Amino acid sequence: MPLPNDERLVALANDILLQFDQLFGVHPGYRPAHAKGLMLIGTFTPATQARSLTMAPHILSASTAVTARFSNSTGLPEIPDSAPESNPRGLAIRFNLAEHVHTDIVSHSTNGFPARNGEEFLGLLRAIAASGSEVPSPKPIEQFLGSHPAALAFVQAPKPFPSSLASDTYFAPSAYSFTNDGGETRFGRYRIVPEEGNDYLSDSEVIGLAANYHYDELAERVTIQPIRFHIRVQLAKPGDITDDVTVHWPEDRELVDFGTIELTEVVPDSVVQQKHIIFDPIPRVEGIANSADPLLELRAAIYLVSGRRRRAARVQEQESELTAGAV
Ligand code: HEM
Repeated sequence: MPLPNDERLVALANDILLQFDQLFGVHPGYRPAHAKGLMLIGTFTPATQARSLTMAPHILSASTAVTARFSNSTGLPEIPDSAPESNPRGLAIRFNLAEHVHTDIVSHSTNGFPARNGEEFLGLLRAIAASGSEVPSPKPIEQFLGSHPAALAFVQAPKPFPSSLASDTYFAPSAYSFTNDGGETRFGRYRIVPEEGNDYLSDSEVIGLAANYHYDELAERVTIQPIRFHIRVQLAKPGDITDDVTVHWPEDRELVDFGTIELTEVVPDSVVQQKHIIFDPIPRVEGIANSADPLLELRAAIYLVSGRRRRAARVQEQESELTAGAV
């Protein structure tokens, strides 16, 4: 994926990355957001119904290999799974269409997002950074949330701890436009629903969790049976807002079955592979395209800049390993 020519966008992407570095510290080789994670591989099988929605290649193929990365929020690679800041959890899915050809879905476990564009998100991060325990009320973050109702709603939305990362629902709040082979276009939002249903822990169960509970559980679970999620697309009706992640559509909107992912094993060198892979919120395939949501181009730029930084750190790490080996 290319870095956009829009200098203003790239500058904003860099400002946001700096702000993440300030909030969580720099951890070379790790993501500045969703740093802790685990990658699994498996297969995607499209639903027949999905052909009415899109002519995307993974819908036309009988099955497609997938790579999925589960993650905790924050840029802290060692964040304990019981920390409230580890929610919402992330799930990024890559559909491997051919060698070096792929398309991704990037989702998280809260429906929505606190900011509708990058400037607003940067304002939120700056307000958090300026609101240390020594700062008197009203702190910048209190002022920000007081003047941004959508951010307040996101912060206050329940973010329960799943009993397993395989038993939570994940949402991609940006809308995309889906076009079928008859040239019909509809806007929709992905949601990724666990086959076995949602299941959450009580507060007392969370207190006793081991630091790596969710990832150990996932790794153990997948050796016993495949992990299945159903991908659905919530369809917009005419008049629904399709360029603003902070606006929810009514829950009675139709859900179309897109397909099923079946994850069968942890990537053997998951730690290294996570450093290499760069997910892209822009679909870049026939049959699925961006909406006018301003977050999409920005996130694509940030994930790329950040991913290049992570890969460079990995190269340095390898060089140090070689040097140490030669001594
Ligand atoms: C202004 C908006 C946003 C900004 C600035 C932002 C920033 C970031 C950054 C810097 C990363 C690390 C990228 C990397 O190095 O790979 C990241 C990853 C991630 N973000 Fe966002 N994000 C935004 C919106 C969202 C939204 C709306 C979602 C919800 C779906 C989301 C979910 C994720 C997930 C799941 C990851 C981890 C992806 C992976 O496993 O590689 N982000 N985000």
